[in-house]
Amino acid sequence: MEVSKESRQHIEQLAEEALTQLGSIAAAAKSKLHDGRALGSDVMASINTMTSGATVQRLDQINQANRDSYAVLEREPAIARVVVADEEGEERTYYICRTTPITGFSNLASYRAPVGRLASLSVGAEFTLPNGDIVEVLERAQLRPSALANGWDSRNTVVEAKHFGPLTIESLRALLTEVVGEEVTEDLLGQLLAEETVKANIIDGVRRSVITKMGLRDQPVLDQYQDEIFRLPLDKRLLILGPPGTGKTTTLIRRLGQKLDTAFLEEGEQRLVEMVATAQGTVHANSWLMFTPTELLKQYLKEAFAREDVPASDQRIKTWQDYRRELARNAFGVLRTASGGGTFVLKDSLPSLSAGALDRPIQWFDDFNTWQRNAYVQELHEAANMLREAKVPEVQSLGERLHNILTQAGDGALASTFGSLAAELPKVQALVAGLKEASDGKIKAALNLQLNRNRAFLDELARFIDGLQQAQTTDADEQDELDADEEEDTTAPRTGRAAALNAYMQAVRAQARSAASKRAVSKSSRNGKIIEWLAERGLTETDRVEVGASLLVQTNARRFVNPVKRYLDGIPKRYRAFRRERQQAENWYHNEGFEARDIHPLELDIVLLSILRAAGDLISRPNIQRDIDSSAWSALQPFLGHYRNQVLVDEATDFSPIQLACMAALAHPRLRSFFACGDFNQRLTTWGARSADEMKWVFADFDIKEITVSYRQSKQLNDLARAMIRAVGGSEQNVSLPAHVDSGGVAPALLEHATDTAIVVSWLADRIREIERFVGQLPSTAIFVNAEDDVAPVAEALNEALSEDNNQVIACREGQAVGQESNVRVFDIQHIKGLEFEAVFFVGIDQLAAKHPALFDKYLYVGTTRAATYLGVTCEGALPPAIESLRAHFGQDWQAPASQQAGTEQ
Ligand SMILES: Nc1ncnc2c1ncn2[C@@H]1O[C@H](COP(=O)(O)OP(=O)(O)OP(=O)(O)O)[C@@H](O)[C@H]1O
Repeated sequence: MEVSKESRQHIEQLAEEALTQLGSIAAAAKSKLHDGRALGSDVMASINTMTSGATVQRLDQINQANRDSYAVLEREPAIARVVVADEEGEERTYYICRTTPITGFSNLASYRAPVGRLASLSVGAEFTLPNGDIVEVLERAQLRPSALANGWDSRNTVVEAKHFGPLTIESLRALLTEVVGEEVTEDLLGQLLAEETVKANIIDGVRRSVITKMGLRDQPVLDQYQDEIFRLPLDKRLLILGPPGTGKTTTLIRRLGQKLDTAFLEEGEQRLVEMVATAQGTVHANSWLMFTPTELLKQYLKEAFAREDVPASDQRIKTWQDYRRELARNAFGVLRTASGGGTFVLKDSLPSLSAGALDRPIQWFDDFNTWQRNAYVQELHEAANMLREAKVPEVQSLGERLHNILTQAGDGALASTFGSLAAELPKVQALVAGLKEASDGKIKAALNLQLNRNRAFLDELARFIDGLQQAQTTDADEQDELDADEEEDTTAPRTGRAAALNAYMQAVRAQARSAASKRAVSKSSRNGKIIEWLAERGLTETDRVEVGASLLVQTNARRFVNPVKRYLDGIPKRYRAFRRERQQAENWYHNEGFEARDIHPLELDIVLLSILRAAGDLISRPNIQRDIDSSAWSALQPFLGHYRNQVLVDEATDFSPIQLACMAALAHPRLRSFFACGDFNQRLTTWGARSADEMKWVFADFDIKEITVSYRQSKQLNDLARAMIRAVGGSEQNVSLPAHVDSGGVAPALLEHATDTAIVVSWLADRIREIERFVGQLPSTAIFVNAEDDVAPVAEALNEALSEDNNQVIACREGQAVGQESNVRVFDIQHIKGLEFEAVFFVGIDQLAAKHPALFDKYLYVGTTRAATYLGVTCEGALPPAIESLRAHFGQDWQAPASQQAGTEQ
């Protein structure tokens, strides 16, 4: 385009200055990087004796961080140039870089620093500098530095000033060479040609760039709304909502990058982070966890994390499915393991849940959680009462005191009950230890008697136990199991004499308890079998009653030895009891059709949340935190290891409120840093969160922010997406296209009545060729099919059809993306959440309704909004009735003139 002479001169000066600056920064970074001198041993030589290992380690970290940022600056010296004026009219130019700036450039600032926000503000905006000065943005250029053999250039620089722009300058360097060229060119032809290149180099507005590979695009500078969210303090519960392509994930990753860099945390935050680090021995940079709905999204984001200098290992980015299992199996003992322990077996399609549980998960959870707490408190009350009724006065008075503590505490005030019980702990412990010693003595005396009569007694018992059926050894009577739990040594030997001794003690105890409580031991249980085998070789009848009474006191007193642990560890078993009770009323659960030991994943969420919240409620109290090492609270310690300084969730609406609350409960209680993003219209699970109210249940102070500028899609595809929401009755959202961006594209293409795969494939191949012709290269392209089984056949057939053009099609089985090279990929629709492609083909959308009746509209919406510019849709029959009204949006192909294509010059 033509620009005024004045503007032109201005841009040329800008280009000259910017390129010089890029060169100097890069050179400085390079020399720092290669001069090898680092902060460290030499600096500290004089104070050598006082240098602690920690200090050296700290310096090593700083050195590494410095080297990393020099390396970034050498490649990319700056990402923006901003000119501001203060209130006196004094102008100042800032260069903004992605990383930590290098010394010696006073006007170079990190985007992560508060001043970095200047890069996101539009011209005319006011900004208060950290020193309190108020400045106005006069001019802004977004740079994309590129090192050439003969110096620096910046490609597609977007420049905006008060009196012109925004303009896109294809090459700043060309701008300068042209200046020279004009002076020296004498011939007219040369001049004419030069004029034309000048015009072509400057473009009005901002161009959309073509997505050329699979992976989240780099967006070094956010827009001002995204930027504001990205900078919000660490200690926040934030949820970004926004339609597809508004940059929610982009903002999330940028924010994580910034918040992991302690240099850019606020002072108070730095102190907190340091405190948590010393208390727990964690490193802030590693203390984060992000949840994504699919493995594929995780892979898709890997490079974006790398750009933020965040090593995104598999330990940090998880699907809930994997993490849930890990927590439930390895951390909290909810799921059974081969080595014993654990209550349940996880079954993905267990038919346990009724519609009520699926529709009202929050009420379901509340019902269980209240029930289990009451059950626990009830258990304590009963135990205290039993002690009050004991014969021994010492026990009675203890029972009395415990009873008073329990009655004084109001309902729901478990923390204070635990606090008061803590004071009684030593007495309870002493009592239990004394009683146990006496009762064990009695039992061992009886055993010795047997051994004196028959030295092989234990070996015979061991053989008998080995012969017992596995089922009998695991499916013990539930009451036995509960009582035995506390006596059994967790490292109990499993074989040989030691195991036999253990079994003997357990069986004899069970028998004694049964004598005292007049409750029979189940004959089919393991203990029952052993008792039968022992016959008269246990305790005498009188001893049984006496030992039994002592054991009952012990059992009841033990409830108060480590009440916190008992409370937390008992949750899975309480869940089983709760489920059994509710099953009878057909409340939340089906009455039958599944085993008591099996559990559905959504049920497991309920159990986990109950555990995590119970522990979290206690740990978040300052007095408990202070005393966490004392025996009263030590059961909470393992939970500390699961806390993370930051918890993030992408595509939050795919997770149920219960799952989100579990993730929220993993955020360290001192920092409470939680960041999620999502879009209710894109919910691809039947259990996913449906409303802001459900989100507010997760955190009452959840700060919900909306972003509305849709960057991904062309105008045509945006219009289609909005019409689709209207057609399928989704919740309408504010959405706008970015200003000054040429968002014009092409209409989506539709093929109906394509009954034969061959027809579909040849249509796809034609469209793909059209795209390649328009764009000049084949951009990132995806084909979505309805089922895993269709992935390979479609990929193969299309490969064949495209082989002439040497384009390779890759089948991404089970949502695995392989390699970066190929540009056409075939996916099963269920894996495509959160991704973006320049071109998307959606095969057989009319069949989708049959496959996913409950989520048909959501899949359609998420699928079609993955496309930036080209969207092709095929139907075996006709467009499904729900979106029939959208037919007018579609064309048949893209044989339109190239000038209409996005990304090409106007
Ligand atoms: N400020 C911005 N300026 C220009 N492009 C942007 C900006 N923010 C994001 N984008 C681009 O918009 C596209 C979509 O971004 P992103 O995937 O983060 O959106 P999203 O809201 O998470 O989408 P979805 O809801 O579909 O998951 C990306 O190509 C990204 O680079």
